[in-house]
Amino acid sequence: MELTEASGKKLKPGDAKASEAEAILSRRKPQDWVVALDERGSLLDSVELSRYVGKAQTGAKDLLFVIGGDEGLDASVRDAANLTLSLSKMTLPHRLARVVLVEQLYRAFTILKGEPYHK
Ligand SMILES: C[S@@+](CC[C@H](N)C(=O)[O-])C[C@H]1O[C@@H](n2cnc3c(N)ncnc32)[C@H](O)[C@@H]1O
Repeated sequence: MELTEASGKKLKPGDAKASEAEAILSRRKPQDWVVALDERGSLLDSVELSRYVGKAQTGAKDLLFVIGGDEGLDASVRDAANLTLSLSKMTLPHRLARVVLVEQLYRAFTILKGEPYHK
C-alpha cells in the first residue's frame, strides 16, 4: 500500500513526517511486526532476513514493512518498530529501496523453501 506523502499538504517537514507516521501506525494491526526501513538500522544478510521472516511465519505474525518518503521516517515509526532494517549504509531513493526489499523478500522465501535461487 502506498500512502500519499504529507508534504503535498503544505505542512512543515517535521509536521509532515509526524502526520505520515500517524497514518502509518494507525494501519498497524495487533498481529503485525513493524519493520522500519532506515539506513541507520540493523544490517542483516539474506539468510538472517529469511530467519526473521520464518520467525514471523511461525509466530503467525504479519510483517508490515515501512519505507519513508523524501524526508525519511519520523522517529516515532522507528521507535514503534519491532525491527529497523538497513539495506545498506548508503541512502537510497525510496523507490529503489522498495525494489531491493522486494527482491530480498523473494530471496528470503526461496531460502526458507530450500530453492536454489539465492545461490
Ligand atoms: C530518500 S530516503 C530518506 C532519507 C532521509 N533524508 C532520512 O534521513 O531518512 C527514503 C526512504 O528510503 C528508505 N531507505 C533509503 N535508504 C535506505 C537504506 N540504505 N536502508 C533501508 N532503507 C532505506 C528509508 O525508508 C527512507 O526513509
